[in-house]
Amino acid sequence: MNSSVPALMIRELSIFFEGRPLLSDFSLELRAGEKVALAGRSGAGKTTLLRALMGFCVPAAGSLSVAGLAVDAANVAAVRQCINWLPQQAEPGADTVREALCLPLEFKRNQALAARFTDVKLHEVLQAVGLAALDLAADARRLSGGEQQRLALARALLLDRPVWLVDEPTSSLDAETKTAVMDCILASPERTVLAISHDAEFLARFNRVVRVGEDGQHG
Ligand SMILES: Nc1ncnc2c1ncn2[C@@H]1O[C@H](COP(=O)(O)OP(=O)(O)OP(=O)(O)O)[C@@H](O)[C@H]1O
Repeated sequence: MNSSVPALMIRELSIFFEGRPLLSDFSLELRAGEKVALAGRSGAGKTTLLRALMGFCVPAAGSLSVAGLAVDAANVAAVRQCINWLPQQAEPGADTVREALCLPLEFKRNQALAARFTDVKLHEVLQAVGLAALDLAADARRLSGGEQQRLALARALLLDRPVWLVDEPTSSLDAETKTAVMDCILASPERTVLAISHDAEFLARFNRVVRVGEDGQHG
């Protein structure tokens, strides 16, 4: 990614749901490699902000860009190719752990990455997220919520896209696993991370914490 182009740009964004304003005139810019956390009360619109960056909700006003690409109908596929999205409730989307990890290869545009998805690599990313004991043939849908979230994190490590949008990745984890997950997300200096969290220990590791839904909400 060209480091002179902001990795993420949100400019004077307003979003309404059912006639009610949720976000109003919100602006935020992240340089490539920057790690920024979104905090603020429940229902303030943090998840909606991440969804807007992926083109899942259309703003009433303002503009968004990812890696220099405007988030609009023409660019939305290219925008999503730049992003690793880690939702709060991550569905495996497949029956086995191996299939869940290899799911991106079902999309034609990811097939050039097939060489990354060797068994050795799959074990390596599972180990990185604290799931070393997991069998690749195990039933992915039987994993706990926290394990499914870490499986999604392992898949993100394989894809290794430049921008990560992460929604509460540490909420259901024990202390040791939490450290492993935080390290995985924040390890790469090149990676741009915008993460939602209420966890003080996690927030302390970001370059900036931006509060959403309060006065002075501009990044
Ligand atoms: N598609 C939608 N239609 C109508 N309302 C919506 C829609 N998506 C989100 N909302 C509402 O917008 C508000 C903000 O939701 P959002 O999930 O962005 O909040 P949040 O700040 O991430 O909250 P939390 O910290 O609890 O996850 C909520 O009241 C939610 O019900």
